[in-house]
Amino acid sequence: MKALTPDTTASAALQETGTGLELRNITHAYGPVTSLDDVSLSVAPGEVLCLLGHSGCGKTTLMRVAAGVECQTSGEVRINGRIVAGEGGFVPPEKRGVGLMFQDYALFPHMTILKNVLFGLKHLGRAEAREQACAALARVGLLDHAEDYPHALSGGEQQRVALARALAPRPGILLMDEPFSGLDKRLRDKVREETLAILRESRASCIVVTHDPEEAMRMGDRIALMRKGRLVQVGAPRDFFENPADLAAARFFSELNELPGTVVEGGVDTPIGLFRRDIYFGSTLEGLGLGAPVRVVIRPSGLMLGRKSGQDRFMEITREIGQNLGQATVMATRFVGEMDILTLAVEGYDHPFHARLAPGLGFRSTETVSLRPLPRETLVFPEV
Ligand SMILES: Nc1ncnc2c1ncn2[C@@H]1O[C@H](COP(=O)(O)OP(=O)(O)OP(=O)(O)O)[C@@H](O)[C@H]1O
Repeated sequence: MKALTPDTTASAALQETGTGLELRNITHAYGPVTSLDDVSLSVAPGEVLCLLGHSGCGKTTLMRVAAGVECQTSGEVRINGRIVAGEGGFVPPEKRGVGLMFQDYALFPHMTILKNVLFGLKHLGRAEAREQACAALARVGLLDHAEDYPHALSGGEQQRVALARALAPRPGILLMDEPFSGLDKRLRDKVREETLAILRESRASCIVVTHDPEEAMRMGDRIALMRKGRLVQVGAPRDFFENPADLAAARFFSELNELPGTVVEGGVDTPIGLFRRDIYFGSTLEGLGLGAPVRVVIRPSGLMLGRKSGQDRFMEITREIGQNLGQATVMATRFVGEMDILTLAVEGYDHPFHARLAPGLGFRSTETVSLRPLPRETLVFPEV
């Protein structure tokens, strides 16, 4: 429904300041396979941009082009306003001032932590290199481990050493490809938070590649979503939640309950009833003629349930919001800590729905409930 979002925000910042990383109309192919198709993206100093997309969509290739280890077939790369790859010339990777922290960028096992960090500082004199390496290790809280070998450190600590190594030369641009992929969830959350604080301090323009939408939401000032070598949407995390560019983008960010529908005078007709235009869709139905096939999607967190009796608190909270649309039978309830996940058999529709509710509301299997989708968690897209 929404037009593709050009990357205007950071571009504007770049034009004003002439600093940061800018990728203009980058196209790249591996033989007959087009891996990047006219990608334009920019990252301002101090900004963290998360590059998100399914496996094989071109994320790593874009980072490699930015770093200079891969050459685009057309388009240009600029750093601080200067062309580093394109018609105006080519600056080799080591002269671009780009720090890399790639998935497979493991530490050298036979070198101490300090020597690992010193590795990227060969261009400096001994004393200066040591000072800078120690400062980088202190920043990630590992100066005490300078003389240890990597095997003596935990996975999270090793990751922080890799970050120190990437940051030690004080790069203006930092490219991180799945930097937390080897860590379990708890450690990942911790290292990610620490990394983010360090990135803020460094003021580098930073791209972080991930295929995890939650990670992108947590880390990115902006997110760039890629699909099949193209940029689908660039924007703040909230934009992706409120205005995903298309159905696939919405599906990427959360599980959805989906309903086929048809645009009619008053809204959208679906197997569970009429979603009123004024309550649910506002202007988003503009441009879709009467009779147009659409897909209505409801996030599980936005599907409220009502009991038949009007006495309980839950109904009171939601009475003013949305419409009651259809009925369902609770098939299963699953307690997952901070929420309950309910599976629902919807009357008149043969696909089960899921609802995520605050725990303790006491819905039981076989109970009949009314369905009340919240407008802010209900979206509509043209059927493709
Ligand atoms: N060296 C190569 N030779 C040929 N094709 C390649 C090569 N590297 C990548 N490709 C192809 O280019 C496309 C983009 O790959 P890329 O590694 O950039 O994707 P990605 O989004 O980083 O994937 P992942 O998340 O799995 O790392 C894919 O179709 C991939 O198969």
